[in-house]
Amino acid sequence: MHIAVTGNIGAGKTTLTTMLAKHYGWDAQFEDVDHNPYLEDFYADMSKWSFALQIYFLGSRFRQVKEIRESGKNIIQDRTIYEDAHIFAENLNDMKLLSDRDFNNYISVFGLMKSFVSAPDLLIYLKSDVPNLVKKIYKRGREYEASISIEYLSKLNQKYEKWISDYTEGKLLIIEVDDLDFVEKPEDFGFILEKIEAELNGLF
Ligand SMILES: Nc1ncnc2c1ncn2[C@@H]1O[C@H](COP(=O)(O)OP(=O)(O)O)[C@@H](O)[C@H]1O
Ligand SMILES: Nc1ncnc2c1ncn2[C@H]1C[C@H](O)[C@@H](COP(=O)(O)O)O1
Repeated sequence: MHIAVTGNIGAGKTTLTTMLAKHYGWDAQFEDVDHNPYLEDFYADMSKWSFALQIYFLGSRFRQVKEIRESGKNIIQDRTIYEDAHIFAENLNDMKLLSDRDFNNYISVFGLMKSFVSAPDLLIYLKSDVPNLVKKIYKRGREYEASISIEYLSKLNQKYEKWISDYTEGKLLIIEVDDLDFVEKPEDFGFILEKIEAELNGLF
């Protein structure tokens, strides 16, 4: 079984991934954030570091795809490789922070990798509006994320909405998280578990 949690920056992916892995006793795969050699520089100068960061995330995410294929274990994954290309890289190109030449080069490598990627059995999209994302990013308190603009988050949210509305690769569960506090309220976490189990009925 492979479940992936998807959503904008601050939506609650890492928190929910951790809680689900603990609840079901599954392995969790997290994004390479704390030891990422480019992320802090990227937020200080997006145009300069966008290509290096995209290549880094692509490599790191592909390593995870390989592990999922080879491990045979039940895995819950915090963000997918699709988001790097269809959300982040595309948005940086739209914002002219990643040149057409670098974007085309990136997409050609991504295209080769994509043939090795299997969609998750279930994709869980955590949908959140921009003011709530801002609050949660602030609550998390990573210093280098203080420069993230409302414009950047809004554009990413638009990309997420479009990508999710076109997503046909597998089962999809959309959870509107703004009125849920699955961290503090066990009933809200229970609500999410019920939804997941209804989607996976027969696969458990
Ligand atoms: N539903 C929620 N209710 C309350 N706080 C939340 C919720 N989801 C996430 N948080 C808090 O918001 C912050 C960002 O969450 P995180 O899981 O790191 O987001 P992501 O991995 O999507 O960027 C964390 O401090 C987390 O505790
Ligand atoms: N592909 C990416 N391009 C740019 N930035 C990215 C990419 N993938 C993740 N990120 C950033 C966004 C956040 O600052 C951190 C961690 O992501 P989060 O959504 O908070 O788990 O990495």
